[in-house]
Amino acid sequence: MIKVENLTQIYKSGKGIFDLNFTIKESEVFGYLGPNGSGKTTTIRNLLGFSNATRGRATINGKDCRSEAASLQNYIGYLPGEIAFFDNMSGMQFLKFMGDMRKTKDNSIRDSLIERLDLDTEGKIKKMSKGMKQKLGIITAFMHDPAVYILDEPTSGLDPFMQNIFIKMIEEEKSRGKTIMMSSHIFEEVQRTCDRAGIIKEGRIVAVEEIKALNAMKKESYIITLKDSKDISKLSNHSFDVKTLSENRVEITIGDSYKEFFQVLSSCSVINLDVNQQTLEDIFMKYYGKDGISHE
Ligand SMILES: Nc1ncnc2c1ncn2[C@@H]1O[C@H](COP(=O)(O)OP(=O)(O)OP(=O)(O)O)[C@@H](O)[C@H]1O
Repeated sequence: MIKVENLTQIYKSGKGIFDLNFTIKESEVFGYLGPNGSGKTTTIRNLLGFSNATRGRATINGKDCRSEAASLQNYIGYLPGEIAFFDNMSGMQFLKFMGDMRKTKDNSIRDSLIERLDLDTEGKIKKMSKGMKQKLGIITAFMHDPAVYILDEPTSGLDPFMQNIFIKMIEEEKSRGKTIMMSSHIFEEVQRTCDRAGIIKEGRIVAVEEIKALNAMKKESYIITLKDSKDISKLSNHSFDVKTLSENRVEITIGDSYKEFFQVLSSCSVINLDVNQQTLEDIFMKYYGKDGISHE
């Protein structure tokens, strides 16, 4: 549905995006992760046809994002990272203006979203908080029932309750066959909603992975505090990965060797045992390292 081929945009500073290649299938939710300044917004602006790429191209449903941007407009629900609205309009005036531009006849989705996100649309936009503006942006992106969503940091400014509502909205749209690309800094959000994630660092894609595969890579480790530091050698004599944290504390990763682990453990004097579940972020960092090279 979304195809990015050798997409490159180099700013005068030399920064930008370089030879990006990835595809997003129909009805897939794709997370686009990367640190500040890594090129997420530059990529998204190219998908919306706002920028002239230095080379390469992007297409949505077979249409060129730059030359056929106008005909893609109603097909896409776009939430920008920084929302610039018409400050003097009220929320409802802005939503009506957007509806007129798109020639939307049925306002039922708009009205149910206002209710669901609990947004007061009567006040002027310039007096709205960051979270309220973000809600207004989400309603604008969703209200015309687009086939493709491109969302730049969608939960930024939302409180945890609203973040959960937003995640439910994404799940519902996915089940209706919509294609969704969302950029994020937040691994947990991507883990909860996305089928795959692409990681961009310094303008280059360093990884595209299935979230399921990454979840399967998650390992549990155990932090063990021992009464007698001599017991460390007992634990080290096995196939476990043992990291000494202090004189009498170790972190052990055991894979699936539970039986062996508990047998050895029963011969040690254990004062305390904590379970440490790796997060998706830990996996990415371990798997790709700071330099973006796979260390697997
Ligand atoms: N209009 C521009 N002119 C020159 N350089 C730019 C422009 N827009 C972005 N850049 C630079 O290109 C790089 C990528 O920026 P981009 O905004 O795409 O990153 P990002 O991943 O969206 O960051 P953030 O998470 O902070 O929003 C940065 O080094 C940024 O300074």
